[in-house]
Amino acid sequence: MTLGEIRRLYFIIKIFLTYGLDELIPHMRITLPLRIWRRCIFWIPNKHKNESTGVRIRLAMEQLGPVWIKFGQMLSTRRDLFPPAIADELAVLQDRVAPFDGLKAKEQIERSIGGPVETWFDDFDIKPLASASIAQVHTATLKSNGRDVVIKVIRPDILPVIKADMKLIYRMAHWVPRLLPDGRRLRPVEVVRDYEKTLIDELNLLRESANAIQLRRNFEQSPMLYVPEVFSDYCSESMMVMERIYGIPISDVAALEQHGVNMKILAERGVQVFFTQVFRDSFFHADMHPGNIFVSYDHPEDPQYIAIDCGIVGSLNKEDKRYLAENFIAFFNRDYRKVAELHVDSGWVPPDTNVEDFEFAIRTVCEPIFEKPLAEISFGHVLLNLFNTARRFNMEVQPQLVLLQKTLLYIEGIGRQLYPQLDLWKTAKPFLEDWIKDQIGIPAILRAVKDKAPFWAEKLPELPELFYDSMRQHKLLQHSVDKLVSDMNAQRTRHHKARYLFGVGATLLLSGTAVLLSRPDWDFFPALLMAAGIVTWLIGWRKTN
Ligand SMILES: Nc1ncnc2c1ncn2[C@@H]1O[C@H](COP(=O)(O)OP(=O)(O)OP(=O)(O)O)[C@@H](O)[C@H]1O
Repeated sequence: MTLGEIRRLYFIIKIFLTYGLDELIPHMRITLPLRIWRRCIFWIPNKHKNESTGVRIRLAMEQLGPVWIKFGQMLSTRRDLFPPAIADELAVLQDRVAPFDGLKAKEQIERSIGGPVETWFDDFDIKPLASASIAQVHTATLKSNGRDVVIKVIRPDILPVIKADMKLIYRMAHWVPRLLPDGRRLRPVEVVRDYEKTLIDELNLLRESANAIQLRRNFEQSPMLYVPEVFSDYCSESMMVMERIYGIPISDVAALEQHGVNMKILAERGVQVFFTQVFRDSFFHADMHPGNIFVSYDHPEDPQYIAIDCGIVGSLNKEDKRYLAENFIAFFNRDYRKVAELHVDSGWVPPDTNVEDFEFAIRTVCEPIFEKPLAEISFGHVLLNLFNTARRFNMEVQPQLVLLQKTLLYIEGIGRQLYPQLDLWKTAKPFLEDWIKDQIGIPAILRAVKDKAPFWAEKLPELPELFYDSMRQHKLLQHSVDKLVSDMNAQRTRHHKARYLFGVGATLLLSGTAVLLSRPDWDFFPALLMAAGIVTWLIGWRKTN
C-alpha cells in the first residue's frame, strides 16, 4: 500500500466511523483486536446517532466523493441485497461535485484535438454549462458548420481517484463476509466488479458517442424521441462533441404545462419509447434519470422527448425479451402457475424446481401488489419481486435484466409524475401482445424465410456444382465403406478359423500328453499327436496376424 492509499483508507475509515457505520457490524463479529482498535481511535465518535442507518450510509457516501456516490446509486438498484429503507436512501444520492476549472477543460480539449480550441470552435464558453462527477460540459460553436454544440470533457484528475478508490473498495469487499453475518450472500466482490465495469465504460466517451449514434439511428424521423447528433470527427476517449439541444427539462412539470404540452400523450410516449427500445431494437438507454431527459419546444400537442447521456445502455437477447414479455402477460393475468411453468420450461430455474412451491412463492409476493387498481401497479416492482423470488429458486438473473428493471422504475416514476392517471398496463399490453404474436406464427415464419432469402439467392448458382461434388463424394465414400466392410468380414473369418485351429491344436496336444502318460511304451504316436497340435497352433497364430 502506498502512502497515498493509506491516507485515503484512513479518510474512508474516519468517515465510516463518523457516521457510525461500524455499528452495522453485529457484536459477535467484533473480535477483541477490532474492539481494542475501535477504542484506540476514540477521537472519532459517531456524530450522527439520531439519523437512521440508511441516512447515515447516504451521507457517508456523499462525503466520500464521486466514486462512492456512483457506487451508492448503483447499489440502490440492487434491492435484492438491501432492505428497502437503505435502498431508498441510496437512490436519492446526489452528485454534488464542484465544477473544475474551465481552463483545465480547455487544456484537455486542446490536448485531445492537438491544437488550440479556436482551430475548430468559436465562442468556447470557459464557464461550464454543467458539471458532474465524471465529466463537465462546455458550450461552443462548431467552426465548420456554425452549429451550436456542447463539448463533454472527462475530469482530468478523475482516473487516479477512481483507481485508488476502486482498489480500496475491492479490499473492503473482501472484509464484508468476515464482518457481516449475511456477507457472503451479498456477493460483495462480484458487485464491485460489476460496478467497476460500468465506471470504466463511462470513462470512455467514444463508447458514449457510439451509443448515441446508434440510438439516434434507431429513432431517425421518429416523432417520439430525438437524440442529438454526435460529431464523431471531434470525439475521442476523453472528449465528445454533440449538437446542443434546447428543451424543457422533464422534471420541470410547471414549465411543461405552461408551454401547453399534452401531458397524457407525453407520459404514454415515455412508456412506448421504452418498450420500442427494448422490444424492437434490443438497445435501450439505461440512464434515464430526469437530468438526461428533455421535451422539445416544438409541437407541444404532439410532444417529442430528447434524450442525452447514452453512457449506459442495455441490450436484451431474444430469450430475455421473450422472458419479459411472456412473464408480464402471465403476471397481469394473475396466472402465477404459468409464470412458474415458464421459468422451468425455459430452463431459467433448474429443471428439478418444484413448480407448486415456486408458484406459491410468486403468489405470496405478488398478490399484495395486485390489491391495487391495475393503473397504479408498478411494472418495475413486479419485476423486482419476480427476480428476487426467482433468485431464491436459483435463477441467475442477468445483469441486463436488472438494468432494465431499474430503467423501468425510472420511466414509471417520470410517467406518473407527468400524468398521475397514466395506466402503464393499458399502454404496454398491446405492445407486448403484438410483439409475442409477431414472434410466433406466420409473421415469424415469413420473416425467417425473408432473412434466409439472400443466403439462398447467393448459393443458388453453386447448387449444380455442389450437387455434383456431393454425388462424387458419396460414390467415393460408398467405395471406402464397401472396402472397409469386406476387410472387416475377411478379418472376422480369419479370427474364426484361428479360434478353431487353436481348439484343434489344444485338443491334439492334450491327447498326445494323455496317451504319453497312459502308455509310456508308445513314444511315436503321442509325439506325432503333439507335433500335429503344435503345427495346428502355429497355423492358427499366423491367421490372427
Ligand atoms: N447535447 C446537450 N445539449 C444541451 N445540454 C446538454 C447536452 N448534453 C449535456 N447537457 C447538459 O449537461 C448536463 C450533464 O450532461 P451528461 O448527463 O451527459 O453528463 P454526465 O457527466 O454523464 O452526468 P450524469 O452522469 O450526472 O448524468 C446535462 O444534464 C445537461 O444539462
